[in-house]
Amino acid sequence: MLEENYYRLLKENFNSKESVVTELINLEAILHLPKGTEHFISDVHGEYGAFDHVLRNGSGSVKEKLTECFNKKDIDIDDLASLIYYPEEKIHLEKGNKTKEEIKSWYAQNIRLLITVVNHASRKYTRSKVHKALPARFSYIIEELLTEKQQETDKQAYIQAIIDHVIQLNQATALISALCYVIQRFVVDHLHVVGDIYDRGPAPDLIMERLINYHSVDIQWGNHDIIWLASMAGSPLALINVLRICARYGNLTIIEDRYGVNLRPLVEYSQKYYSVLDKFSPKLEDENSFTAAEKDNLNKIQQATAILQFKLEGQLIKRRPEFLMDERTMLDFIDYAKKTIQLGDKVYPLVNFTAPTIDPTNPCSLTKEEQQLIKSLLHSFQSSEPLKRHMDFLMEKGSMYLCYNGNLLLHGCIPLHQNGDFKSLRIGQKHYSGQKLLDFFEEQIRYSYAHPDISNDFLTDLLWYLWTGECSSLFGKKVMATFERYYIADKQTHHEEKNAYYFLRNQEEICQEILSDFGLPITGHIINGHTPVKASKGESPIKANGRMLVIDGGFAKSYQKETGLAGYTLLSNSYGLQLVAHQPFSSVKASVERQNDILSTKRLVERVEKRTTVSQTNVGKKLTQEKKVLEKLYKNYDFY
Ligand SMILES: O=P(O)(O)OC[C@H]1O[C@](O)(COP(=O)(O)O)[C@@H](O)[C@@H]1O
Ligand SMILES: [Mn+2]
Repeated sequence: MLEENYYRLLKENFNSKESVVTELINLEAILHLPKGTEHFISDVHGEYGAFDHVLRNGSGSVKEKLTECFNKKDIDIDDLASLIYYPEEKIHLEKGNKTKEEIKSWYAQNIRLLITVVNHASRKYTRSKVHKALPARFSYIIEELLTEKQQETDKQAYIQAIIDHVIQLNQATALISALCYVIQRFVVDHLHVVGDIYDRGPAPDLIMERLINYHSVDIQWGNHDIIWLASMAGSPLALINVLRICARYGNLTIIEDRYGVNLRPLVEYSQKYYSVLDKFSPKLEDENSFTAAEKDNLNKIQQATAILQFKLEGQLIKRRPEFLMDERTMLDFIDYAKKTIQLGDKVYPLVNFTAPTIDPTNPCSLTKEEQQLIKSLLHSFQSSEPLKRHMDFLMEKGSMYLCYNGNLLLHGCIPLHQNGDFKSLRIGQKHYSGQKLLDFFEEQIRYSYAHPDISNDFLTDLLWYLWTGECSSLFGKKVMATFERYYIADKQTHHEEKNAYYFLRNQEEICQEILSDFGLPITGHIINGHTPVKASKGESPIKANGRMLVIDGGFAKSYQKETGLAGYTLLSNSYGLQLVAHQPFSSVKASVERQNDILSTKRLVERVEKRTTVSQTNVGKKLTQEKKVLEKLYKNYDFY
């Protein structure tokens, strides 16, 4: 009965048997097309300019299409590429350098070239998909131009007439831009962002906007994304961490101006209790863009939030013994008279440690003023409408991990023991490890996010655990040594021991065991972000005989010294997998004027013997199901 109703409803969408046949043919056609290109990017860390550039050039996919279409001797590929990446800026530049007549012929010539590229880049798609991707304003013209073969001489005049007309009507620049964006759209079919959109860089909000407007995307949450989500879900401790990191990197404007959170009370509180210390100088991409007063302000806020963080951590750790973090209630181990701290059996002097609001008899307690402050900050953060929109999107498109086309995508790690066994987290009477651990985390995140008014329940605390807990798949280290790095001179205490996963992941069998645990074929790949690949020290992003690919995009400017590169992205198309190494991005201006692409070198990871078709993909499996349903509808059409 239920099934009958389902088919009856379905029939309403297909008002004749012929329309069912048409759809079946359409689906069959799609299944036989080559699989679309997937683009993997990770650890973008607020670097909008570089991220946007990599989306515009498709990690080199646009240039690849150009070299397939044209002979390098006839066409200046770099010049055409820079037009496709930044049409408005490039057109503006050309207009400034050319006479009226010259610019007209430049328009005509480039419209023709771009049409050739659109034709080539859309070969993998059905006509209906191409149609849907075209901007409504120009879809008719572009379709006319696409269907006509430019080479056929009798059609030449017709095409020329269309192009001339477009130029006469002053529509050339708009059409050129539209064509360029269509090319960008076609070279990549789907984007995966493997975590850490937020923190360190200046514009995570612009990245979120770009993703919201992107045609097809999924996100695997990173540890830095989770503290923003946790803050929206009501965790004061996560919020204090977010604010501390923003102060450290000079990014409080994101919170204050762009997300409209009121930081006035925090500024006043920090001014009242703290004075400038060198250790807390903000790490800035551009020192000149801040006044001395602004830098001092950031300095004091970083100190204030650090102390608030350690107070709240102490409280949380004590109410959650199951997190096994007793060794991290740092403020309890301090001898306040001597200004020393005892960690294990060692005592260290404290440096840069000023904590005017700590009561040594109850060091983790907040003063009344602090309670009020945190309440108001959390309220303001949670009330930000643009921020809520971005966090909702992160929830909607995001997950702890993703199994996609035989690969496992995750930001951090699968916690392992030294011997390769899965490490488990015990909560109550239950143990969770491997895929079950990540599923458990995800379920709790969704529940907590849906209940933002509750601030100190287990689930909200668990969200913070994901930021820094030993068994968190997003973090993957034993401890986060923030306290030691700020206040203890002995560098040995700064070390953050990595989970065994990070050396075991070099072994193919380990990767295959993980893939199997997630129900994936052992021929799949694990695609990881989180740890910068130190290319300059000879580290390879391809590990475990190609089963493990580490694509930390390395966009964060402050980490580029360490990696010696901007980082890596990955492309998966119908021919196989390609890893792309990027040089640092300078500016849009340099890209347009000097055609400075981020130089990208590609490395083939794997090439398949036969081109992969849509039928072999996740999407293909769904379409095959749809086909079965429609076949049934067709057979019993008159009955329903
Ligand atoms: O470079 P900073 O700002 O001191 O941050 C260091 C902290 O960042 C972390 O590496 C986490 O951030 P990542 O996910 O980017 O690695 C911590 O383990 C470490 O304590
Ligand atoms: Mn990370």
